[in-house]
This record gives sequence, structure tokens and C-alpha cells, in this order.
Amino acid sequence: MSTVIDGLPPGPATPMPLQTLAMMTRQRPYLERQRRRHGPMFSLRLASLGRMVVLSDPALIKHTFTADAATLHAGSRSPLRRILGDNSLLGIDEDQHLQQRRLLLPPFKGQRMKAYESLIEEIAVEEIDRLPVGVEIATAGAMQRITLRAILRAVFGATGARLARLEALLPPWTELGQSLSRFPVVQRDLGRRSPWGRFLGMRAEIDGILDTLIADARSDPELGQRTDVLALMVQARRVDGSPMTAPEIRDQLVTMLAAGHETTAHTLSWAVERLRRHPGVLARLVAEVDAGEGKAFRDATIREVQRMRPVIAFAGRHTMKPFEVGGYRLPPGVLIGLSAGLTHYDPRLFPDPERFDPQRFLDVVPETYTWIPFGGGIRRCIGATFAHMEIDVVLRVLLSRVELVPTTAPDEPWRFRGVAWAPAHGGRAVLRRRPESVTRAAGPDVAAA
Ligand code: HEM
Repeated sequence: MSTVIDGLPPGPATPMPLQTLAMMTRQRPYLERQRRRHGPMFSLRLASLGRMVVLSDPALIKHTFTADAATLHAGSRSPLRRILGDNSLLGIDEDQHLQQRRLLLPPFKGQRMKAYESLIEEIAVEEIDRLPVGVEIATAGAMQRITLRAILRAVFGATGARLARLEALLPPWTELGQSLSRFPVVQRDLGRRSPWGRFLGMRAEIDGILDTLIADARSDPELGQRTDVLALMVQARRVDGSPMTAPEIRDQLVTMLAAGHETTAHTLSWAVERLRRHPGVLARLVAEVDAGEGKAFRDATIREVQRMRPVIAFAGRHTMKPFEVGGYRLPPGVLIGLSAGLTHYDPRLFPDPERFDPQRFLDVVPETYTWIPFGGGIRRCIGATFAHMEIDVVLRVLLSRVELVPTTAPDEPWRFRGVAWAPAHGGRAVLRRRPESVTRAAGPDVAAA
């Protein structure tokens, strides 16, 4: 009979400040070293997060992702709750989480994605056609603008002056929120000039605009025909028949923006960074785009980019009750970090993991508990299908309209940008405009947009 040990698995013996410093400055090699030393489950002690148990084994990951929602929380201890609002999907658990998640799932189902594709294509064409050619640029800015506008139009249903105002307000608001989420002590309203006061003032203005969008949707005679997520939220009903309240809709909208904007943009910048360094993959992708039919290789490439460069390092769960995993009974109050970075680089799961090889995902559905860039279980990213569709459309537009000049430059290092990991130099690229004949041949939709 196997015994269960009460407590935490072993980890580095170095003092907490040194562990914290290592995680801040050289996280990936540090985690790899701990895995080599301690195996796929080890403990860290970190200044802001306390005790953290890192997992990178598919069986342990499955056990944790499928655990009872009352034993492991993902929301209630999250610093994002105060930033995004009391109803935010990222800040709630158990019944409240399930109820909100059920209301939000329908707009993100696979069959709805067609409705968003042409909108995203239009946004991508506009932005990509504006990029300078023949000089080295960071593509990150364009990717951020595309993914922001995509969410504001497809999810918020914003257009015209409201779209423009939200585009101006939301990036500085999320940036300030990211900084404030790390320092709870400054989360005090000391007037309009204080950081928290400024944050609340901006949120009040954002809420004002969202309220007008919600009110307009409620009185829109064409509401039933609309495809934006806000319109679907306005029509959603709980089991008791009651609609979502305006504060709930507002909190979920800003949550989707915070969760879906930079994550998708950074993944696109990583795609540029990877493709320029792998001309064989790039040529095969361009040939597929030019053929104008099929996208199996593009799908595989996106998955391989997300395997090698998962922008969210950990899916987090907090133990609310004792939780047994991997032969240990963890006490309440421990953070479990399910590590995409370590799991995706395990050579037993992905042979030759340092090799960028989309072939490994060609016509293969990734394993639920070995490929985890979107987390898993009942907290798995609600926008995963949307994000994949968006990355796919933007890549198709990019490769059909410009040539991505390959490079022999070293890989861009990883840089943490508030919520997610981005290429340190912004996915630098030299572009050349492609002849119009090719652009047209790549698909009638692209040429028409
Ligand atoms: C490449 C892009 C994206 C990545 C890598 C990503 C990754 C993640 C991850 C790792 C989680 C946590 C899952 C867990 O704890 O198990 C998550 C949750 C979430 N994501 Fe995404 N995400 C992306 C895009 C999006 C988009 C486009 C949206 C919405 C439009 C979105 C909305 C959400 C929401 C609402 C949650 C919370 C789900 C819950 O707690 O039930 N994400 N995402």
C-alpha cells in the first residue's frame, strides 16, 4: 500500500528571496534545473505568492485539473478579482463560477467562429497593409492593435466613437491594473491623482461606455441577428429565467479583454519570431496559403508555436482543503502551478522539444493534459477557439499580403509583460509587399477586404 506524506514535496533549499529572484530573472532555466533535480513535482517559496507546488506530469496535471471545485480554487485568491470586478470569471469559484461560465460559453462555441472571421480579416488587412516594408520593425504593436480591435468589435460589439474611446482608454487601464495587481498596498483610493484613484476613475468612464452599449443592445430590434458576445450575453438566461445584470456583463467584458488581448497578440508575435527562423516551415505555410484551400499545416504551426512559446507560464489553483497529489497531502493555502513551459519541453512527451516542428501536430489533436497553453478542466480558457481562429486568420492575411524575410538572428529571449510572456524585441521582422496577383489568388475574401 502506498503511503501519503503530509506536507509539500521537496524543492530548492535556497532562501525565499533568492528563489523569487531566480523566478523573476531566469525562470525557464531555473525551473528546468529544479525538474532535473526533484522530478515533475517540486515546491518553491516565493515572496508574493507564498508556497507554490509546480507540476509538469500529465497524470498529476489531469488529477489537478479535474479535482473538485471546492477543494481547489482558481479565482477567490486571485489578485485579479479586485482589478477586474467582483463578478469577473477569473475571480470567482464553485457555483458562482459555474453559473457565469454557463452563461458565457455559447458565444465561444466552434460553430459561432465563422461569424467573427470576416470581421477579423478586415481588421488584419487594414493593419497589415499599413506596416512599413524593407526596414526592420517590431510586429508586436500591430498585433496588439489587431487583437484589441478584434475584441472590442467581436466581443464588445463597439463601433464608431465608442470604439475609438475604448481603444484609447483600455490599454492604459489594463496596464495600470497589471501593475497595481502586484501591489495590494497601493490599492487605496487617495484621490484622483493616486494610482488607485486614477484606476477607479478610468474604470468608471469605461463602465459608462459599456452601460450605453448594454442599453443600446437591450433596445435593439435587431438584437436576435447580432453576433457580438455582448449581444449574446444580453440575451442569455439563467436556469431561473433571469438575465445577466449590467455589472456582471461589464465585469465579464473587461475580463475577456484582459485575458484575451495581450495573450493572443504575444502568440502572434512569437509566430513571426519562430517563422522567420524556420524558412522551411515558412515556405510550406506560404504555399498552403497561396493554394487557397486547406489549413492543416497552419493549424499545426499555431499549436507548435503555443507548445514552444506558451505565453501563460502557469495555470494556478489554490488548495482550500487538504489535497492529495503525487503521493503528498498538500495543506490548505498552497498555490499549485501547472507549468505549460516545463510540460511542453518534456522530451518523453515531445521528442526533441527544442526543435520547432509543426509536423508533430499535423492532423493530430493535441493531448488534453500534455499540451496546456489554455489551461484545463472547468477553468480551461473560454476563448481558446476564438484565439485559435484569430491567430489563424491574422497569419493567413499576413502571409498572403507580405513576405516575411527569413533571418539567422538568434532567438528572441522571453520577456514577462505583466500577464504574459512576449518576445523581448517584439517579434522583429523585415517585410516585403507581395505582388497583388498573389494576394488576390490567396482567397477571394482577403482580396475583397
Ligand atoms: C492565445 C491566446 C490565449 C491564451 C494563451 C489564453 C490562456 C488562458 C489560460 C492559461 C487560462 C487559465 C486556464 C486555467 O486556469 O485552467 C485562461 C482563462 C481564460 N481566458 Fe484565455 N487565453 C487566450 C485567449 C483568450 C481570449 C481571446 C479570451 C476571450 C475573448 C479569453 C478569455 C479567458 C477567460 C474568460 C478565462 C477564465 C476562464 C475561467 O476561469 O473559467 N482568453 N486563458
